[in-house]
Amino acid sequence: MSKARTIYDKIWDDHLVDSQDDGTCLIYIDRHLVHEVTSPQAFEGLRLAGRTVHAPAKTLAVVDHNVPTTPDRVNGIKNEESRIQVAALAQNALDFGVEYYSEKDKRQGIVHIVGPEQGFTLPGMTIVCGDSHTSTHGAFGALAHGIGTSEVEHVLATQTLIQSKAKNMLVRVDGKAPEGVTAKDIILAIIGEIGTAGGTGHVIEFAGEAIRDLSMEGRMTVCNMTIEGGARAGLIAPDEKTFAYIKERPRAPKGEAWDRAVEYWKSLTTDEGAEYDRVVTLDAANLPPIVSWGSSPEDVIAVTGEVPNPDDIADETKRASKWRALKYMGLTPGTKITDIEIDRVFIGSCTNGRIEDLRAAAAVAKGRKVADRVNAMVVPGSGLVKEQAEAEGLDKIFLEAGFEWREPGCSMCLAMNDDRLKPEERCASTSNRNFEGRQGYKGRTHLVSPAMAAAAAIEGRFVDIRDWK
Ligand SMILES: CC(C)[C@H](C(=O)O)[C@@H](O)C(=O)O
Ligand code: SF4
Repeated sequence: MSKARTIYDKIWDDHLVDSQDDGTCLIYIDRHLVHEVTSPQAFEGLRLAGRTVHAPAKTLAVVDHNVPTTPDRVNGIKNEESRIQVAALAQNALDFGVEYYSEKDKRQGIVHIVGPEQGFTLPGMTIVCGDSHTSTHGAFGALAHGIGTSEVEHVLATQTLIQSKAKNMLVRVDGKAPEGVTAKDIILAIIGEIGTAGGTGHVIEFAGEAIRDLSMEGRMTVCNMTIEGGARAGLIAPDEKTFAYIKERPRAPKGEAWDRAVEYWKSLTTDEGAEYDRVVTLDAANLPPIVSWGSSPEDVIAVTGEVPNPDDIADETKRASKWRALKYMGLTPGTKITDIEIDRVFIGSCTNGRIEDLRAAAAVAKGRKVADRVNAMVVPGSGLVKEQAEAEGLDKIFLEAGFEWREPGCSMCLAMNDDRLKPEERCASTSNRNFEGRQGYKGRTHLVSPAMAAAAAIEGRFVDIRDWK
């Protein structure tokens, strides 16, 4: 009998083109997503070598990081650097015959939101993008990872990637998440538990009742942040929810091809008895809403907690680094999280910029007002998310409450455009990274769920969404 395999093993085996004795392997890549930041040199490399894109139909390009989020962007991008980068992708896509969504196309958005939306992302596929949060697509039971620019060129030219096989790790979240505890809280809790290096060298499979219970949007949130836990990729076995999400998407298989695809996708589960190199379990029932307090996604605490005291850390290097984080964040140990006042709120990003996230934030914002001290913005993850939200009247709810309602893009997740924090401004953000300067020079980021961010906008400080109003 053949060895019991994990879902990662299965997808890997199905894509293996060549394997060397030293572990160097060549795998076939089914889908390649391209954005403006990590692709210019890759296309230039092809041009210089006189090469073409091997499989243009398996490649999709979209602008997201640099595009302004104000409506006047359709009249031209003012910032020169951004304009050049966006124009370069448009030209490269045209020259190499790759489909491209510009800032004027309503299908445009953050690359990791666009792929699933279009049915470009499908279970069992290998998916790459020159972007670390490619792990998002693992929510569909795809093997999806971020690659560097030289690898982008390699994939464009050959539709293959040199890789070594990672180890298998299982993160099982048992039980039911309480009301107010979301996918974002689950993944922040996991990273808090394993640390930012916890998944190094592994592909994480997320399983357990709390993961099964999540919508596809929630599963994407979880897989999105796998990379912050150091893992190569994260994935979740596809199920009926996955198939329902994909069905009728523009690029999803149709008719008989659909039936055959679903048949195959159903085989993408971990076999009984398959072994993992590492297993971590969490109980969802015990999880609170979570707020990050430091400058790493592992610096997390329950909203009911206090800013921790780094002096309690035994390891000297770690202690020093957490003191530095607190200094950067302008916080003192023992401060109650709910006493921390905020200046800005950012609802968006590939972590939490999907329709369900906007619904959750709007449910909190409805009939309320953003606190005077706060400037809050909502940036839909894609033009289609924006359109859906507007059809549901969510834009009106946000605008009436005093939130800004923007055009889709990465926006203040990484501050490559005008959306950025001023020095020492404090932000409740639904994004995934809180590194120093991530949202603007000297800006202070607290990672939270969409509902928690919206509630913080109303109150001007963090509140426990579970017992709020
Ligand atoms: C710009 C890009 C290369 C980068 C990434 O790889 O993740 C960005 O998307 C980010 O979130 O920091
Ligand atoms: S939204 Fe943020 S994390 Fe996602 S791709 Fe854009 S910059 Fe990276």
